[in-house]
Amino acid sequence: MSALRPSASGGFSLSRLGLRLAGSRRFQLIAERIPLLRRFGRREGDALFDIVAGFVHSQVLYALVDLRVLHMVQPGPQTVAALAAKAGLSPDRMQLLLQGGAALKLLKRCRDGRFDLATRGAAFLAVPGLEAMVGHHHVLYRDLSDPVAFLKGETDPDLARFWPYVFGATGATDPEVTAKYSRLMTESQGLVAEDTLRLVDLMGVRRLMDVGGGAGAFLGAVGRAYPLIEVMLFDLPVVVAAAPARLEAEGLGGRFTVHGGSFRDDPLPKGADAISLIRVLFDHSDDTVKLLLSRVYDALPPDGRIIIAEPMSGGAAPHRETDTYFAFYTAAMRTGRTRSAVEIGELLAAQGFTGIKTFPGPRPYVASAITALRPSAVA
Ligand SMILES: CC(C)=CCC/C(C)=C/CC/C(C)=C/C=C/C(C)=C/C=C/C=C(C)/C=C/C=C(C)/C=C/C=C(C)/C=C/CC(C)(C)O
Ligand SMILES: C[S@@+](CC[C@H](N)C(=O)[O-])C[C@H]1O[C@@H](n2cnc3c(N)ncnc32)[C@H](O)[C@@H]1O
Repeated sequence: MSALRPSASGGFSLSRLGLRLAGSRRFQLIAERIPLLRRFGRREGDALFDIVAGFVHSQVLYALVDLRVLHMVQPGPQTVAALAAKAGLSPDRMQLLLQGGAALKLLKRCRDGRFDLATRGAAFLAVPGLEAMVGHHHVLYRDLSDPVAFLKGETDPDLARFWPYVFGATGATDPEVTAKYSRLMTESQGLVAEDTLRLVDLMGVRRLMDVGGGAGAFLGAVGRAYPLIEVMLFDLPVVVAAAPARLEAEGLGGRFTVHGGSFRDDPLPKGADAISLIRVLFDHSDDTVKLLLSRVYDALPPDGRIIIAEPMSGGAAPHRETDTYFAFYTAAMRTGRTRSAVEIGELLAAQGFTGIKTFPGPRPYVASAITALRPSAVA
């Protein structure tokens, strides 16, 4: 056993010694007096405090978004009084919010006491879909307000109702809910397509079918990157209704077909030599994912390729963003699960896929990718 790992018996190992020292208040006090250890201790303290305070940071961001404060300072620095009047807060409370926003470097406090947009705030506003994502976080926040009850399965998470489409075609009949959902997904698709197409080379693919492809935003990006590729879009009928106009506008005229259906109830159309599932698996239970993967397998020709991209758990090396935010988010949707690349690979292998390759994403909270092949026909 490695000296850097806890020994199963709890006996001596370097890491156990480290735990004992870090967990001793006496050692913490001694460390304060030794420069190198003090730096290490302070860093751990800061990191701990960040975890302790994370939910307040998120609420500061939420209030800035909800009150549109970042937009208000976009044209230039504003006084606290002016911002308070615009947002309907007392000057004291606006000062509290602005000071918090500046501490998180979303805003900048000017020497004269006014507040301006900071680089991070400007970047936040420019990330497609991020503002809208944060705008619905009150639902997740409510669901996690008693995390122990949530983990015990004693709560009735609202997020599950927020995205009713996930529970199948029957849930997706309200066009207003569908439109809102599709808009959010379409907006946030920009970064996902960017990273997926950086990770996975589609050279040689003749026709790509995007299953659960929403209004066609990913296929739009594919069409721009690969001007000769033909595309097929498959999603619930109510979701794909708006897709033809979008795909035409994306310059895919004459190169696309759109198919409404449910992968729970219907086989997938054939004709594509590659099938993508972008941010689809993590919405669903293992049973639904197995059914979906088997349908993808059946729809692909021999040597056909499956491409999966979504935020993935770090698995054996738990990942800060995906094993907290996405894991809890998808759990609050009840049917969802943020799986690791290894878990997804096992599900693929169980369906008969081979040549499984994983591509860790540069921004794991945007997407990592996995590809695999339906094996060649046996001669
Ligand atoms: C010269 C001077 C003075 C300054 C230079 C400054 C400079 C160059 C700064 C750099 C600025 C820069 C380029 C910043 C770029 C920042 C970027 C690109 C940031 C991107 C951040 C993206 C984030 C935080 C993405 C978050 C995504 C989220 C939260 C997605 C959530 C998705 C969900 C919940 C999906 C749910 C689907 C469901 C419902 C489960 O099915
Ligand atoms: C999280 S969204 C991802 C959309 C898009 N791929 C993206 O990354 O922006 C999941 C998509 O799966 C679709 N979906 C859910 N259940 C489905 C089903 N049973 N059959 C077909 N599509 C389904 C939803 O309508 C939605 O468009």
